[in-house]
Amino acid sequence: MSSAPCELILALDAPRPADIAPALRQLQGTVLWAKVGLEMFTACGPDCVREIADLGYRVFLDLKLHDIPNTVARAVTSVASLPIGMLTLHTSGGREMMQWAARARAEHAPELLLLGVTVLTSTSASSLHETGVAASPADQVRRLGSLAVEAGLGGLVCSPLEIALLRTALAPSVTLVTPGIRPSGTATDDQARILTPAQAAAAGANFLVVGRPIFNAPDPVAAAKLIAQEAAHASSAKLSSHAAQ
Ligand SMILES: O=C(O)c1cc(=O)[nH]c(=O)n1[C@@H]1O[C@H](COP(=O)(O)O)[C@@H](O)[C@H]1O
Repeated sequence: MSSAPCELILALDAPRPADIAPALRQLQGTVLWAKVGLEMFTACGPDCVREIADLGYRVFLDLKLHDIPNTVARAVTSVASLPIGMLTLHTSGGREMMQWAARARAEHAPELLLLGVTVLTSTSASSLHETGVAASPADQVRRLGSLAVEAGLGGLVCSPLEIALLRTALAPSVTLVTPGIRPSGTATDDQARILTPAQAAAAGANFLVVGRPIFNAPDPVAAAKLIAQEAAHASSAKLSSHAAQ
């Protein structure tokens, strides 16, 4: 497994950076990564990405691309000029779509980490079955994760419940990013497959993506620092126990 401690990614689920400006300013330097998702990107586009990068954050652009191979490859090429470090696409788009995306990345953005979204953390076993998938979420994540890595993606987005199985199934170099993080006592919201920050980090996640438990907290800066510390401690404890064996 990776020897770096697990890190926090702030999910900036707001229309504009200005809407969360105090927290963004106060967390500069403490949290390194921020995720621009569909809400912010559809409201203010590439300018928001530049604005967040100018604040000193490394940007994870979460567009969850899912289309025919040519369209996805061209979208990867389009965002290659932006200051981003990670980009998402849906693994359910299939092998060819992911291969085209991986080739576009190699040609236009070799430093960019392409992350394949497996089964969304809001999807329960019954809602997965309703879509015609007979497999359990865990089996479907294993299948899609292996396909994504074979197709040339460098990392995956999965629920914390599948981190341990992916760590066993895949090479240690594969980056595992997990949303569906809920500190004990916080609201589940629309998430279905969740664990606490410490549990996800101990399972071997590289990055935790957290939004509402931070931005809906009475003190978002304190909440983010607590989650980041909890994750870093749990992953350091795991790394030291591995080193001692
Ligand atoms: O790709 C993602 O980041 C993602 C994948 C997934 O399966 N589940 C998931 O919640 N996310 C994102 O992670 C964030 C989670 O936000 P909170 O539930 O508020 O912590 C949101 O921005 C989601 O878009």
